[in-house]
Amino acid sequence: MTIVIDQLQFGIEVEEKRVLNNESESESEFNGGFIMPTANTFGQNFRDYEAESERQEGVENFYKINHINQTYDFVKKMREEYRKMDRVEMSIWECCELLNDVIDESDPDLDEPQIEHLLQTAEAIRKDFPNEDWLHLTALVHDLGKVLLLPIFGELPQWAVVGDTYPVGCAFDESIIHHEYFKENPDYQNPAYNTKYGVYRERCGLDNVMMSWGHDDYMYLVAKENKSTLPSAGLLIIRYHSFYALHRAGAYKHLMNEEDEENLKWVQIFNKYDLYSKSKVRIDVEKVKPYYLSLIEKYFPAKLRW
Ligand SMILES: O[C@H]1[C@H](O)[C@@H](O)[C@H](O)[C@@H](O)[C@H]1O
Ligand SMILES: [Fe+2]
Ligand SMILES: [Fe+2]
Repeated sequence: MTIVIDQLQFGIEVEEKRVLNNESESESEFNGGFIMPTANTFGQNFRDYEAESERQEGVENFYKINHINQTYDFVKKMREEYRKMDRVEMSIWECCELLNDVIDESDPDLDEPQIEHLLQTAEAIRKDFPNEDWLHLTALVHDLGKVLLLPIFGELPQWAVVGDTYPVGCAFDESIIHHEYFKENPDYQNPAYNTKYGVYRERCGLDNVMMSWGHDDYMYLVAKENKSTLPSAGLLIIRYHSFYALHRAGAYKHLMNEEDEENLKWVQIFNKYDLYSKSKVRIDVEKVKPYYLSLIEKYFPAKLRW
């Protein structure tokens, strides 16, 4: 199936080349040669949060703590604190290298250092969308915010950095993984925050919605504050790529405006590569590095404030 996505904003048309008609994890093929694997590294379906596996218990525990602690007040505080960008000065590539030391405890499909995941995603999407260089770079940087786990970035706990994201300040949707643990979140009982709209208005635009705090929103702020010239679809991929309740389950659409609706298509395209490229197949970093350095130079300043 070929879908034409018109992105008026950039005046380009993109053909979505993946096979869309099968949302199950069966073997489907991307035209560019990217095969959607049938199972993850641990022999399970992708994103199966109930399957018994060596990672299941840790992942569930992660979501429990995440759901209890991500409150509206917490997110507000973190956004204010981290948008100062007064911690470190470094380039995008230097940041990629820092991810050598980062493992994500929320992820049932991957236990490799995060730098592998960045390159696997970027190379997979590059194959199928060779002319969209901004998309390759977006893939490379989308998870860089996970450096928040490291001491120089405040060494935040995993629950405040990784995992799926969701709006705070309004009711938690039932499609969110391990929704049951929200019962212990103080906002769950707070009438200001536990209705369909909560503190928001209909179609207010996702940019006005506070998302649970983590690597997505942080990296989005870094890109914005450092005046990246990535197109808005790239920035939105960075901010919403973990927002599965929206891009997979279709929840919270009542908060989207027209621009969000346009960009959501890109977030959905990106998601397939983010998810299904996770594997043990290593990318030769030195081989692809010059290409990515040239993109970084095009869309980011040489040094960024973090
Ligand atoms: O566990 C993963 C991981 O933390 C990803 O980086 C994030 O984007 C996903 O949404 C999440 O499910
Ligand atoms: Fe992510
Ligand atoms: Fe990712």
